[in-house]
Amino acid sequence: MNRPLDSHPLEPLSRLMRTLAERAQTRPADSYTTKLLDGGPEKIGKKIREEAEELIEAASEEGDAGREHFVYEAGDLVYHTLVLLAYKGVDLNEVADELDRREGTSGLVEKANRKK
Ligand SMILES: N=c1c2ncn([C@@H]3O[C@H](COP(=O)(O)OP(=O)(O)OP(=O)(O)O)[C@@H](O)[C@H]3O)c2ncn1[C@@H]1O[C@H](COP(=O)(O)O)[C@@H](O)[C@H]1O
Repeated sequence: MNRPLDSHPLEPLSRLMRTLAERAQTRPADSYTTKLLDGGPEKIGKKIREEAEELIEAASEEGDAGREHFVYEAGDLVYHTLVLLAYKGVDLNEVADELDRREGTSGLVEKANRKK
């Protein structure tokens, strides 16, 4: 890990989101992200499904190696999810705001209210 000790643990996520938003604007040819963005929600969504499957499979692996693989796959899923956000022009802050709005409301309570 090469993160400065005083940096916020989620800072790399913000930096990555900025990079992906920039890729969505400029679409450089030598970028994997550009290839995904050019394929639109269909291509990005296919990767998200694949990566979600791989993450779920990795969740049942045991030991340090299993844990390492699980974290690796979580990174893949987060990256591809952020690419879809970038495609939609949605910033991570907007998602954070939505989670903020939900804070303190149990999913059980939210579901019960939805059914009324
Ligand atoms: N965090 C990531 C990241 N995580 C995963 N990946 C890529 O996502 C792909 C994962 O898909 P797979 O494992 O299925 O690999 P694959 O079979 O080669 O993929 P496909 O050909 O099927 O799409 C791999 O090519 C990984 O390299 C990422 N590619 C880029 N980033 C970040 O995005 C930044 C911008 O990347 P570019 O836009 O490509 O310059 C980079 O500097 C990184 O910070």
